[in-house]
Amino acid sequence: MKALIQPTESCYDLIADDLANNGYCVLPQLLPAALNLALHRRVTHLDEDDFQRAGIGRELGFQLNSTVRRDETRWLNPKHVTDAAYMDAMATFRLAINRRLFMGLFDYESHYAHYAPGAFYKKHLDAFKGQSNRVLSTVLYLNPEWHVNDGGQLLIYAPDSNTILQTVNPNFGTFVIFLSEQFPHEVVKAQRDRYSVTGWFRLHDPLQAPAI
Ligand SMILES: O=C(O)CCC(=O)C(=O)O
Ligand SMILES: [Fe+2]
Repeated sequence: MKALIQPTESCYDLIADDLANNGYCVLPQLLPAALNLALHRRVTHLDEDDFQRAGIGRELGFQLNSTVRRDETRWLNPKHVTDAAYMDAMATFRLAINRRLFMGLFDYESHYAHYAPGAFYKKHLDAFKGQSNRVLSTVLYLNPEWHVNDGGQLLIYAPDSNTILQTVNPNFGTFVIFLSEQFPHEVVKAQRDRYSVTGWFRLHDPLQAPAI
């Protein structure tokens, strides 16, 4: 499917301003409703077997640690029409931000996430300086009719502190963007199934084989 209405240039201007001034940005809506609906349909119809218990670290450092996080994830599949439409929208986003902020964002990786009731993700950073090429994190929430007492809020902390800058309810269509190395964040325990797409824009890693 092709996304019906892409975000406007002035919408990207606002996002770029927010990122330049604050390092993060919370949008109640970014992508076309039809794309959000298709993603919601897809994530809620994925089989339990399609999901993997999420771990911490990548490759050799990968470990399961259920005291830190209890969500399940599944990488998007570029061959699936809905996943491809989302990746397309993120490619447009990447170019729009590069044009405005010269961040040199090179590519994007993303997965669906499911937090079953009781699942959480303790305070963490998505990237450590010099150890990762992830620079900008994104989260798209896919939960119709989320209520405050359903829990599952994303807490965004000020860099190097315990001050909460923003509490985000994982409402359907809400899109969050933040600098991966700067903002510690956590997911409060969810009281019902919570669905999202999480992704990371990355810098080019010369040690990694070129994408084919
Ligand atoms: O789902 C969220 O609100 C954040 C998820 C997250 O922090 C992560 O997957 O690294
Ligand atoms: Fe995170």
